[in-house]
Amino acid sequence: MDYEPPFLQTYMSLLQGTNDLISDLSDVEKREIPLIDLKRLKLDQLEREECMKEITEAARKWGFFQVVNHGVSQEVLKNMQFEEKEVFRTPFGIKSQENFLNLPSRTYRWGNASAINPKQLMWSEALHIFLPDIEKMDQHKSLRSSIESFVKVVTPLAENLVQILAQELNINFSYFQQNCSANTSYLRLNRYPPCPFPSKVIGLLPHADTSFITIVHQDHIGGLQLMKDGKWISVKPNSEALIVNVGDLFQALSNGLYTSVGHRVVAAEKVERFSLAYFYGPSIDAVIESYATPPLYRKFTFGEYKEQTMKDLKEGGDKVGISRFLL
Ligand SMILES: O=C(O)CCC(=O)C(=O)O
Ligand SMILES: [Fe+2]
Repeated sequence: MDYEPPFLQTYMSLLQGTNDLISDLSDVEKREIPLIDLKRLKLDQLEREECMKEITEAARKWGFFQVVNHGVSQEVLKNMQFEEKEVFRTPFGIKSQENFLNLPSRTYRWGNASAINPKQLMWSEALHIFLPDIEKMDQHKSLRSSIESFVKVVTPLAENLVQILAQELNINFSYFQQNCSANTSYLRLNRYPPCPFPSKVIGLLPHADTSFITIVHQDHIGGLQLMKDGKWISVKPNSEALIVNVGDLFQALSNGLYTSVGHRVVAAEKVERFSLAYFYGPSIDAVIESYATPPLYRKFTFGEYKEQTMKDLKEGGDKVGISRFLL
C-alpha cells in the first residue's frame, strides 16, 4: 500500500543477518494496572481525598495508571481516532516530505532507518506535533479542529492530575502554571502497521517519556507494556479509560518519589494499531530541581535535558534519560 513506510526494504539486510528474538516477549504478565474513577474528585471531601491518595500512590508504585470519568468525551476520542487513521493513509511519498501538513521537518517520523543493530528496529510511524504549530495546519482543517477539541479538554485534565501530584509534595502549582501550558506541550499520533515479524521487531522501543506526565489513549488492539518489578506487564485496552504515566521530569522534580517507568509497544502481525499521546511538559528555559533534600538529581533546564537526550540518541542509539542527571 502506498501509505506504508518502506520497512521491509530498509530493514531486510539487518533482519536477514539475525535470528534473535525480542527478549522477554513470552514472559509478559497480564496484571491489571490501577484504574481510578475521577468522578470521585467531584464528590464529598472524603471521596476526593481517597481518590487523590489513589492517584499519588499509583504514581509512586506504578508510575502508570488508568483513569475513567476523565472529562474527555468518547466523541472527541473517536474524532481523533478517525483523523489519525485518515492522515496516516496519506501516501508515504507525501508524509515524508519536509513540510507535510505545513509543519516543521521531523514532524513525521517512521521506524529507525539509521539502526545499525536489529534490536534498534521499530515497526511504527508517528506524527510529533508541537501544539503551538497546529495553527499552521490551515490545509487540514478537520484534523486541526479535532486536535484543538482534544487539547481543550485534555489540558485541564493534565493540570488537575499534576496539581494533585504536586500537592502531595507541597509543590506549589504556580510552578507548573509559570512553566507549562497547552502551548509548551506536544502530541504524538502513533500508528503501528501490521508487522510480519512481531517476535523479531518491536513496535516502539522501550523508553521513558520526556514530560511531567503523559496521557495516552490506545485503541482496542493492545500491545502497550510497562516495566514493573523487573517484568513486562501489558496494559489491557479499555476504551473508556485514558492511560496516565509519570515522565522523567516529574521523577526528577519529585526526587524519585514518582517513577517514570520504561514502556514499549509490541507490534501485531495481522492488524494495525493506533494510539495518541499528550505530553504535558514545560518551556525550554524551565528549571527542574528536586524538591527534597538531599537531592538525587542535579538542577537542570528542560533545554539541557533535551540537548543531552539528543546527544545520547545520536551517539549510542538510546536517549538514556533522567539517570544522566543523577548526582
Ligand atoms: O502507543 C502507545 O500505547 C504508547 C506510545 C508511547 O509510549 C509514546 O508515544 O511515547
Ligand atoms: Fe511513551
